[in-house]
Amino acid sequence: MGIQIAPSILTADFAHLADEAKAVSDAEWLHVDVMDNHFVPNLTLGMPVVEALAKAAEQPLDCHLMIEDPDRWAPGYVEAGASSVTFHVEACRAPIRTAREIRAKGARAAMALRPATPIEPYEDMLAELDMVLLMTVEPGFGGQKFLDVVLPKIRRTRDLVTKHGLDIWIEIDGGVSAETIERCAEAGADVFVAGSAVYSADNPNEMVNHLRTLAEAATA
Ligand SMILES: O=C(CO)[C@@H](O)[C@H](O)COP(=O)(O)O
Ligand SMILES: [Fe+2]
Repeated sequence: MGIQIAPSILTADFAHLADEAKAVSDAEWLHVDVMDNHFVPNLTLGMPVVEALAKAAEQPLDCHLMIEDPDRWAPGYVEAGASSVTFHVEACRAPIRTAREIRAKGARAAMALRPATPIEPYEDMLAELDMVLLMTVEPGFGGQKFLDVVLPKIRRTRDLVTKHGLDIWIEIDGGVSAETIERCAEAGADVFVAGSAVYSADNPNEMVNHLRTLAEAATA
């Protein structure tokens, strides 16, 4: 398991998603933010767009569901072509069942936590997951300021993963940039979502590689 960069297409040009995926061809994943205007106060895209993007993009899709009732919808995103499906634990009624359904359909199952949601109540759930996503902004919008108050939770999550001898990713999402990525990597994160930092760069692919180099150096 090495450092992985997942550019978020939330800040890309939605009229040219296939081209925007190509613009970050060096990235390991493509992060797709699904928002329903209920779990978060924003509306983005859903299954038909994920299906189209899965065909058009070379990178595997990392779908971050910011929706109510993920228990009902998450397995459908695997069928739509997502390689990784993340549900918010705050919205999920049966996280173990949902994680098992995602995995049974062949995708990576991940659980997301808002900045103020603690990891400790979910310690026993970690073995059911391939990844934990820790939000470092309140979910809903790209371009927000990184919340460094989450850094101790990244460390505690890494400690729990180590304690249980698990082989799971810790993904950080929100405000990740060249200024903040090293602190997250030092704290134990290994998958980094970056939206505005990548898509506002003159050369998005160069920024992807720069971010990976910074994270690798911070953990060397
Ligand atoms: O899930 C979300 C926002 O809710 C993210 O994936 C953002 O899209 C990341 O954007 P930046 O904070 O990197 O601009
Ligand atoms: Fe996201």
